[in-house]
Amino acid sequence: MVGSCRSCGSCKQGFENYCPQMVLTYNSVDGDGTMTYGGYSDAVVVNQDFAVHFPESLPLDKGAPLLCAGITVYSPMKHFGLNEPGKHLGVVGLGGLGHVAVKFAKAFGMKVTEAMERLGADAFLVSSSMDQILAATGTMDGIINTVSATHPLMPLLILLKTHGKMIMVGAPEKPLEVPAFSLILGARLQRSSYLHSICENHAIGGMEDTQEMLDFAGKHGITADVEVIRMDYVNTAMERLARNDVRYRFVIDVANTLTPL
Ligand SMILES: NC(=O)C1=CN([C@@H]2O[C@H](COP(=O)(O)OP(=O)(O)OC[C@H]3O[C@@H](n4cnc5c(N)ncnc54)[C@H](OP(=O)(O)O)[C@@H]3O)[C@@H](O)[C@H]2O)C=CC1
Ligand SMILES: O=C/C=C/c1ccc(O)c(O)c1
Repeated sequence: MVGSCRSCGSCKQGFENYCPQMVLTYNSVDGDGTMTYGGYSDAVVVNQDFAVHFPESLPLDKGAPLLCAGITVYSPMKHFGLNEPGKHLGVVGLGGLGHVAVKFAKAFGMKVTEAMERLGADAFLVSSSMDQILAATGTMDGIINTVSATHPLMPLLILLKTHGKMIMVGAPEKPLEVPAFSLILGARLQRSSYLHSICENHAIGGMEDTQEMLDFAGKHGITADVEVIRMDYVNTAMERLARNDVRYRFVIDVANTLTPL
């Protein structure tokens, strides 16, 4: 983000991301009525309260996605207590957000279950396999749900321990359905922790958390897996994005694009 009112309750508590006047870095209306264009801008002037120090140890290309994907998973992990060594975290959706969630969780010393062992998780679970879901029922302290499409929540909720939390950071376009009757019935599903868990949602993170996340990433060598492209590749990149053909972020090398061919 590049702006907020800086005087409301959310801002005063370091949650500028929940300020009603929050201005997103891109595709947002700024205080002067102009649009924000983020990295596509010719030049950016930003209030010092919304500037962060980028650690020297982080490469710019692999570090840049942390300013969205990184903070969006780091902040809820911190605020919902899902950053404690030994706790078991499930990461659902192994895309731009999910793959850095796995890296942060491992750096926190957590046990992680996800869908790609290459990233260093401890276990692998196919959420469409009911046998695997049942075998892992009640084992997780928390789940970071990054899935971008509508999907069934019940198979994920039953993975949680009592009072476990599933944090929704994914933003499917269509509404998610919550089968309330099956939440109410059934010994395990009666517990309000499940009902509570589905109410937890999170959007990006505040400025203090963003700086803390970058410093943590710099210290632990956490970066995103990226494919660096030139600006003139962007249409092809969009086609590949639509086919989900990138692991996990395209980063446009603007400076290199601006040099003569
Ligand atoms: N809360 C916030 O502040 C923010 C939210 N977001 C939102 O988070 C979501 C994830 O973003 P990002 O990681 O960049 O997206 P990606 O496209 O990189 O990853 C999405 C993930 O969702 C999985 N997925 C898609 N459809 C399904 C499905 N039907 N069932 C199970 N898994 C599925 C994909 O799996 P596969 O690879 O197997 O297809 C992929 O792992 C988006 O909705 C985005 O808008 C993003 C930034 C900030
Ligand atoms: O409140 C901030 C939301 C940010 C956000 C949500 C979804 C998405 O795909 C983003 O890139 C950012």
